[in-house]
Amino acid sequence: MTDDVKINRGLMGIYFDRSGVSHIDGAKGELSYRGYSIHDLATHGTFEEVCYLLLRGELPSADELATFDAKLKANRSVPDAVLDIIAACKDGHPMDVLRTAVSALAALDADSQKVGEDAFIENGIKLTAQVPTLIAAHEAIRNGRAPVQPHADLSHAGNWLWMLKGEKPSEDAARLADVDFILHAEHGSNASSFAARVTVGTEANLHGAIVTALSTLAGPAHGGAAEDVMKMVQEIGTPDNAAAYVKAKRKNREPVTGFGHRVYRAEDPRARHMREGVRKLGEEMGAPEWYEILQGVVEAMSPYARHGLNVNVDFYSGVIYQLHGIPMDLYVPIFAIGRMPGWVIQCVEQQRQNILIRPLTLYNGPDMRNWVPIEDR
Ligand SMILES: CC(=O)SCCNC(=O)CCNC(=O)[C@H](O)C(C)(C)COP(=O)(O)OP(=O)(O)OC[C@H]1O[C@@H](n2cnc3c(N)ncnc32)[C@H](O)[C@@H]1OP(=O)(O)O
Ligand SMILES: O=C([O-])CC(=O)C(=O)O
Repeated sequence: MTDDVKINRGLMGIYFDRSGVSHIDGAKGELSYRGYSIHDLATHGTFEEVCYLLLRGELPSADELATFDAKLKANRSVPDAVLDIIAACKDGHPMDVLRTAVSALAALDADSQKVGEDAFIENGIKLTAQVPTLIAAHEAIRNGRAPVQPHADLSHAGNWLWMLKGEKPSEDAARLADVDFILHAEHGSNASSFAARVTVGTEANLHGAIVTALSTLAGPAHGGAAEDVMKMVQEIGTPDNAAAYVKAKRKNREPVTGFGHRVYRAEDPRARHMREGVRKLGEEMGAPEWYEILQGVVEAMSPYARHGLNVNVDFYSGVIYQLHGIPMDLYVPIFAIGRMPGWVIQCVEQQRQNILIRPLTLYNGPDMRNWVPIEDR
């Protein structure tokens, strides 16, 4: 009856709104936040500066940065009641535990019910500060240790590693985590940010939208890919096996994880920085084979690059975490630490000119029919 209706499954290539936050040129493989190239931000910026840029629209002055940083630091702790909830579900996947903990924070913080731009920014800064604390607390609790208290002298990235490991990170390790967070901070209308905007479209609060975003990020087609890449690297085992692995995957028409992207047809520009991180860290730690396996996969996938199939941001990040001795199931939560400011500002943009996001599905079920009493079915 409606054969002429065009259906856009997956909303591919559909613009649903305008955004002034980040720009992706998929054909050229370029990404910028608020007009600044991701390469400049990853080379010269800090995560705190990038957060400010995303949330406020401009890079901060030294005073503005100091005030912003102090606010992040002041909000790092979480209520004991949330730690009790984390303890009660400590054996769950860290992403499920994180989502539950953010939900609990909403229920325990009356301010979470506030909506509007100022409330979203305030609650967004608070949650950005608290998310690393929740993840590190879970990691401590599930290993029978007391959570490490946040360290007021350390940066967002440095404090995250401090809470995770219980020791001060080296400058290099803290900087690598900082760059990782910058690269993951924002990416337009990706699935998790879009899902968060759908939640805000109903005039729900920010904590609820972040819970939605966390649920959506967790899947292997989105943030979960880094964990799968590490599993793939372990399965491949040695660089010599990479080509045979890719051949078998392609033969079975199965995706090679860490490759492909809805928007990029050229290489994901974020991958460059992660690739360099893996190479350098692998050499420093006497474990260059991880990098060689990854490059073996890239080489075997190179015939498909001309069809737009290239590595994405998740391809290299897992190995960096592995080299730092971070458990695999923490890779997606680490992505969430970086993505917090992106989710927050997408929610702010959505509520500024709010509109319910409610597309249509074209009905293709049975024609109208009569009710049949249960004894006649
Ligand atoms: C942070 C992030 O979210 S980045 C993405 C992380 N996810 C991954 O790395 C998982 C692996 N990649 C994928 O599953 C996909 O590339 C996605 C989900 C990221 C994007 O999917 P879509 O935009 O829907 O692309 P789609 O799945 O239609 O693929 C288009 C073509 O490329 C192929 N393709 C896409 N990704 C891959 C891959 N990783 N390996 C092999 N082939 C692939 C598809 O088979 C399809 O080929 P066909 O036209 O011959 O059928
Ligand atoms: O944009 C996307 O579809 C996925 C992605 O790379 C991200 O969220 O960083």
